[in-house]
Amino acid sequence: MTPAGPVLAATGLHKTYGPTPALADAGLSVQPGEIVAVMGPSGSGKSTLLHCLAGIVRPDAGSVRYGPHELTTMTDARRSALRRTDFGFVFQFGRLVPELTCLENVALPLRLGGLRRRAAEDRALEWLDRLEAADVRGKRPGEISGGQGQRVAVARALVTTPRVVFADEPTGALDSLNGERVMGLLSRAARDTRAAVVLVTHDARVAAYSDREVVVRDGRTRDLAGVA
Ligand SMILES: Nc1ncnc2c1ncn2[C@@H]1O[C@H](COP(=O)(O)OP(=O)(O)OP(=O)(O)O)[C@@H](O)[C@H]1O
Repeated sequence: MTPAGPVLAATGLHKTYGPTPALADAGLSVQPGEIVAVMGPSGSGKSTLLHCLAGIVRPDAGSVRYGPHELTTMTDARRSALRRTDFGFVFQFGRLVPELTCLENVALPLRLGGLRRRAAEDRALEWLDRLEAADVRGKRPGEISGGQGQRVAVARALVTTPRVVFADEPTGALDSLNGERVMGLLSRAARDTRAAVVLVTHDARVAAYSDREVVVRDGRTRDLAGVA
């Protein structure tokens, strides 16, 4: 069988914020279905790398290839559209829409993609169920726990069956038990759907769910020996 090649491949990334260098020749490749943990000290450039890979931040130099697409030269409108259809996002604090119920939150990306309400909510409920959060479907984010909120956020990130999920400290605000539960469910769901995951974390227990660890130090990436 021919190897499919990376779903995402970044090389030679440089990014400076005013006088502050955030990335200095960083790179990262991710295979379909692979979970890569990005680790490193505070301020080393992990989030900037994730934002460049996801097409949120445009690097000053370097390349980010997503399949046949070069993200760094794409228009903002095309990158936004691609993010909505092909990428999923999980942040440290769920960033759910407070006015919507959990079910409506998970259905939202499908609704924005044009799916009718009933079909979107049916699929959203399946994903809440997979994330063991169906019981909070009628509640608003202010009425649920942090762990429940992150499971809802993972359901929302995966409901569109993205090719790549970007997770920035997804368990950073949770205790270790809830963190492990979220990571167990996220990694299982990603493997089931063959989504690649780029996971920024400080926590070795979280990184243990990955196939490979990459360390960022002073804006440079270094691969640790992984399973691959
Ligand atoms: N929007 C911004 N404006 C100015 N400087 C920024 C911005 N974003 C990041 N930086 C700077 O770029 C460097 C890398 O930041 P980044 O957030 O990527 O690091 P990080 O490894 O994710 O840190 P942490 O683990 O603390 O979240 C830091 O020096 C940071 O202060």
